[in-house]
Amino acid sequence: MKRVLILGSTGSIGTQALDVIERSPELFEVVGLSAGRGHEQLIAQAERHGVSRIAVSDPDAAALAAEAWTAGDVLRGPDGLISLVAESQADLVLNAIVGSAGLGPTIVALTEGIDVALANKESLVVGGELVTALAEATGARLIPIDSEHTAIHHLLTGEPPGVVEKLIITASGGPFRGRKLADLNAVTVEQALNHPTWSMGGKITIDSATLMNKGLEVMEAHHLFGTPYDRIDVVVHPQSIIHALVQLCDGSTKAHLGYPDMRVAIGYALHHPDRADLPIENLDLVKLGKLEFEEPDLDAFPCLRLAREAAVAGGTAPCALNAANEIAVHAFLTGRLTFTGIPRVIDGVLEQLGTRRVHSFETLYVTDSEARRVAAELVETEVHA
Ligand SMILES: NC(=O)C1=CN([C@@H]2O[C@H](COP(=O)(O)OP(=O)(O)OC[C@H]3O[C@@H](n4cnc5c(N)ncnc54)[C@H](OP(=O)(O)O)[C@@H]3O)[C@@H](O)[C@H]2O)C=CC1
Ligand SMILES: CC(=O)[C@@H](O)[C@H](O)COP(=O)(O)O
Ligand SMILES: [Mn+2]
Repeated sequence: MKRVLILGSTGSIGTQALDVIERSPELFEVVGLSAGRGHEQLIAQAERHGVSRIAVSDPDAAALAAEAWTAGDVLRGPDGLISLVAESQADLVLNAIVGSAGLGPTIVALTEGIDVALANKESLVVGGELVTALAEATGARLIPIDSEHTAIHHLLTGEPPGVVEKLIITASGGPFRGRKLADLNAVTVEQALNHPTWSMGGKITIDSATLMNKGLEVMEAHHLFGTPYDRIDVVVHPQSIIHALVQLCDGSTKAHLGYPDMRVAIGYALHHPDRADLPIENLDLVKLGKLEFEEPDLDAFPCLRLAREAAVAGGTAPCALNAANEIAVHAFLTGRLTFTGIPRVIDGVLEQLGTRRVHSFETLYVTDSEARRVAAELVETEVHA
């Protein structure tokens, strides 16, 4: 039995992970679950999966959970989440928390030598060098749960080192593909949340609409596969059938295909190195007919350019970019910032903070809070402009 701890179990990836696990009860034991605020759903999950330890990060929600649920332990706040990981004795931590709040749990799991199935791409964007060095030092594995990175993981398995010429990550282009920057100012939250091919949580859906998601994924690929930035391309592919391609030194190109369903990536990470048996439709190429590809439009979607610039600048710049993005996306989702205000806020934060060397995780926590403060000020400026 694999002992699995699921962080962010109430979200889009977390609930699908529980669905995948439930299909193979003989293979998995769920040893803990966590949520940000959704304590009622979390308690229902704990009861269904026979879990006796849960963590709730929001202190008020945690207090409500402790009152409502006496059948097990409720660990409270961000420190409770850390204890849940550190004391879990899990074989695998599946991190499906959204945002840089996921970095701490990733660090603790790797420090304990526990393998991490990583949906929380922000862990690698913010702390890529330190996180991968930690995994190397303790021997814990990082198994991606992101459709493109799962695809690359598949494609590179069995390939010797040094043979990759290019990684190519596909992007759906989001709901505003084909529009110009001037047409994007007045788009609504509802329109931005209407992703053409995937059903996901709110934050990543907005990142897909701005193309920031691809910027974060370029960094994620760089850290996971050790590929330099000038060898990672992004191609818009509106059908989301090809998730990624790798080009090798002998002229061959390998692609990974499948209908857009995250249970494939989740099943791969949970069952690795074995295979999950999932009720997912086989691809029908004739029914699909044709697949399309185009260049990303970096004028209409400057977030991808900003992310690449921060990636190449290195140091604290990706951490600042990520924090600014989280603040700006939250402001957009709550109706306080326009869609085109998102890249302006991020650009302003990067201008003000520049980049510094990362000495330790502490540097990242300081940068994260500085960038959040500056981003919040810039959102206010946008609101009053
Ligand atoms: N959804 C998808 O298909 C994909 C997602 N990813 C990545 O996976 C991660 C999760 O995405 P997704 O499932 O869509 O997100 P959701 O918003 O659906 O779920 C996020 C989860 O994190 C919890 N959470 C939120 N804030 C905090 C916090 N501050 N501290 C602790 N827990 C918190 C939420 O709890 P609650 O809601 O109870 O507050 C919820 O359980 C993201 O990094 C995303 O980029 C990657 C590829 C695809
Ligand atoms: C499902 C998944 O992996 C997402 O990260 C997906 O890539 C989002 O779609 P976009 O290609 O529009 O960013
Ligand atoms: Mn992805």
